[in-house]
Amino acid sequence: MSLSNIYKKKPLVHCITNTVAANFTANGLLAIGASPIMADEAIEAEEMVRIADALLLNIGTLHETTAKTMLIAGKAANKKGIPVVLDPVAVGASLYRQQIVKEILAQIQIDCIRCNVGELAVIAGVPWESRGVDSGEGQIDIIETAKLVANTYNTLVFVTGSTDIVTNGKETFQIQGGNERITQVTATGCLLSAICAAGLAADDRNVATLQAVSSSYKRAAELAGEQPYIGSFQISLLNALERLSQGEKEWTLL
Ligand SMILES: Nc1ncnc2c1ncn2[C@@H]1O[C@H](COP(=O)(O)OP(=O)(O)OP(=O)(O)O)[C@@H](O)[C@H]1O
Ligand SMILES: Cc1ncsc1CCO
Repeated sequence: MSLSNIYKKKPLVHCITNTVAANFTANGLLAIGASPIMADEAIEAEEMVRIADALLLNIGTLHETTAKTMLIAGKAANKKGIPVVLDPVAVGASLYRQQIVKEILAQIQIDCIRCNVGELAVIAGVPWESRGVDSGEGQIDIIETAKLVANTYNTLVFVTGSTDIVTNGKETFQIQGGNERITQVTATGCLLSAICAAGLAADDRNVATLQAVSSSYKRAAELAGEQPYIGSFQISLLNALERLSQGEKEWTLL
């Protein structure tokens, strides 16, 4: 699996995502050759799933209405058999988010939970000092906790950080590299979750696909380079994703 597989297959990703990430996610999916559709209205959810190759559920700016749409779309996606990715953004920030994530995990078979370590801790029910959309503070054995969550919900788990961890509960891979600058640009994790959905639609629905997505995204962050300002880093990241997807091997300064 590589980003060029997504570029060839052009999966349509139905994104129910947050208002911060929507535009960047749409551009990022286009950069890798996937097709985005942002749609969070319950009335049209089943029709959207009917045309989609993958579904993304991202709770970053959760509303009662989007929560309802997520449950309808998630069930329709399970019925159709397309991959569903959950990004539990800031799940530790409110009891409401925790309740909705619980409902999603109880009612929908999720193929991949893509989260940071703080979100992982909350889903696993282990103590953690949450800090909004950032990871926050705490000490957990990330690999064991990710495996526990994977086995509990029969899902793949992808935990991001300076080292990414992907697991199916049995096999686990650690992916290093990237560029710390990426953490200063908002919604880069949200875009990554959408790319996971595209990857799982374009290729095998397994941990090796997530390992490839992780290393490609970290490589794109490296190739985006040391930009002086975050605006240029964000654009460079999109450019790097497009060039990687097209299988470019030679790099000039972006
Ligand atoms: N310290 C770091 N050094 C290098 N890369 C990092 C570091 N922390 C995270 N990353 C990378 O940043 C990308 C996004 O992961 P991150 O953990 O920031 O997601 P997130 O918290 O869900 O992001 P967001 O909420 O902004 O969408 C991943 O590719 C991850 O590998
Ligand atoms: C800043 C922010 N707030 C809610 S979602 C989001 C995007 C990064 O997760």
